[in-house]
Amino acid sequence: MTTTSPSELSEAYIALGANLGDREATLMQAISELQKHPEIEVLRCSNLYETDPVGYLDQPCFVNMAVAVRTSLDPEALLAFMLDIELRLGRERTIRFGPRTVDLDLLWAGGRVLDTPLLTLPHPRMMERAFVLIPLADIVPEGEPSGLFERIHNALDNLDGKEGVRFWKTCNWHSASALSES
Ligand SMILES: Nc1ncnc2c1ncn2[C@@H]1O[C@H](COP(=O)(O)O)[C@@H](O)[C@H]1O
Ligand SMILES: Nc1nc2c(c(=O)[nH]1)N=C(COP(=O)(O)OP(=O)(O)O)CN2
Repeated sequence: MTTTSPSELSEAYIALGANLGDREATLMQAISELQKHPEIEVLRCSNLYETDPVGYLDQPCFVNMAVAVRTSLDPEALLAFMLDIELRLGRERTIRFGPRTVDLDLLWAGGRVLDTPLLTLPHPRMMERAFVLIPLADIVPEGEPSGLFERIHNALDNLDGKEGVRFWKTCNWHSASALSES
């Protein structure tokens, strides 16, 4: 059983990145695919940032962003759906940290801590990545009940690499999805 009762609906945060093909279109498509799931509601989208590659340098710049979702799926089922979206949008796994049409990482799910062969929560590298934290800071409200706001802002205070993350554009997902449905 992959669902929880309605009273256990929780907010989760997902990082998205793309550096092959039409990066913005693919990111908007990924968000639309999330929203199409009957147990996922996309609540907020960050701005889009163009970012220098980290980890494997010989590849194009990424566009990175983050979304907040409300879901009754458990984190494993949410991740499985995210990996399926990646596959449908042409993700191929060749080089570690290498180029991809789209990447979806589950960052945070109500402060839950998990370490299974398939899923680690919080995402183990999120607090050291400016390309994750800067978009995430756009959409995590002060007072977020599991303490994520303070964690992000403490990490950002001491983080290297922020100059490699440049505001690119605002997210037009709502207007883009309204247009594609009309
Ligand atoms: N928190 C996580 N978010 C995404 N993927 C995760 C997480 N914890 C473990 N994984 C596993 O990592 C790979 C996907 O790696 P990417 O290169 O980031 O796509 C997948 O096997 C997940 O089960
Ligand atoms: N600017 C930028 N650089 C990156 C990006 C990214 O989104 N933006 N993703 C990476 C992470 O790759 P991967 O998801 O394969 O690794 P992970 O399992 O550590 O998240 C590696 N480097």
